[in-house]
Amino acid sequence: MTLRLHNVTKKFGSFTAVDHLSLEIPEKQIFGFLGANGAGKTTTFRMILGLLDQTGGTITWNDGDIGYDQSHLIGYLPEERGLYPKLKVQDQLVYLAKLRGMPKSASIKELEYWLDRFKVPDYRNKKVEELSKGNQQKIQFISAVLHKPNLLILDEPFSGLDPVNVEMLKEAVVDLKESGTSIVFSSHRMEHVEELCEHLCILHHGTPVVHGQLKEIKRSFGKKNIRVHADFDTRYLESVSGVTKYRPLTEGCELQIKNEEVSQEIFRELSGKGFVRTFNLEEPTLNDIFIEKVGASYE
Ligand SMILES: Nc1ncnc2c1ncn2[C@@H]1O[C@H](COP(=O)(O)OP(=O)(O)OP(=O)(O)O)[C@@H](O)[C@H]1O
Repeated sequence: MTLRLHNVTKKFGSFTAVDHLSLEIPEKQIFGFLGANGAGKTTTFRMILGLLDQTGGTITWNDGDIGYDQSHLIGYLPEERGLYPKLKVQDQLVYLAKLRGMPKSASIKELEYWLDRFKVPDYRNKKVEELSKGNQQKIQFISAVLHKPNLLILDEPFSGLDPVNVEMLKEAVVDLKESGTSIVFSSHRMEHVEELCEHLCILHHGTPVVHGQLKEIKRSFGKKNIRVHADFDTRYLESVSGVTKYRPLTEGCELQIKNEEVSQEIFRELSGKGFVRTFNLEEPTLNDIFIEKVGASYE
């Protein structure tokens, strides 16, 4: 069930929010959707879900149309959380699952599983407004997955959660993938994307500037990082040809180099100068790639 976007464009008046976006989102994987504020991520999600019509281009799922009619196969965690504050958790989640074709007894069983898993079994009969923001988010996540969708779209699923809940949600996302769910999520946190996604896309002004397999993206980026832990001042490395960035550390430094060959020169420069505790040649981080392609950092 591959999700395909072909030349998808969305205009709001004369403003182009998404510009000829072509993407292939492989099934049963976790796909990361990155981009600065306003890059077009939520707009793209809304078009996939059929909540917005695209101005041009096609969106297909398993070579057929996708949208409102498939809502029983799709789960969506919207960026602006949308539960009814006055309703009890069980009442509204069971109702929403029913709208997506799930019988009441099955959805109650599933809800119990998720509330236990998220360590909030006693929230079943609480009104949403009685819960903290982070816990409301867990309930909203449950609402997106309760009906066991094949495709799960998560808009900023980890924002506003404490580290324990982030871990809990990440584990749930990985387990869902392993049980065959295709997942697309947007995030401003590069480390979450690096950890979870095999494929990703970085959007910039509605256009993909990076798209593909994470491993391949890193490999083809060329630039690499070196981390040196040494007992002497390493600042002189800043002026070695091929060093594109230098960052001092408490004992040593971090360098960005133009390509892997430069590492040999750095190694030569270090030898004989003193005691080098560690010398690590590392892949670029997603943050390095994002900064280069989009010209800004989240952090
Ligand atoms: N209904 C609308 N009418 C007019 N402009 C809109 C509308 N919805 C979105 N936009 C504009 O489209 C652009 C893309 O917005 P979108 O919400 O898709 O970005 P995003 O990547 O999800 O951003 P964020 O990371 O801040 O959530 C923005 O410039 C936004 O102002």
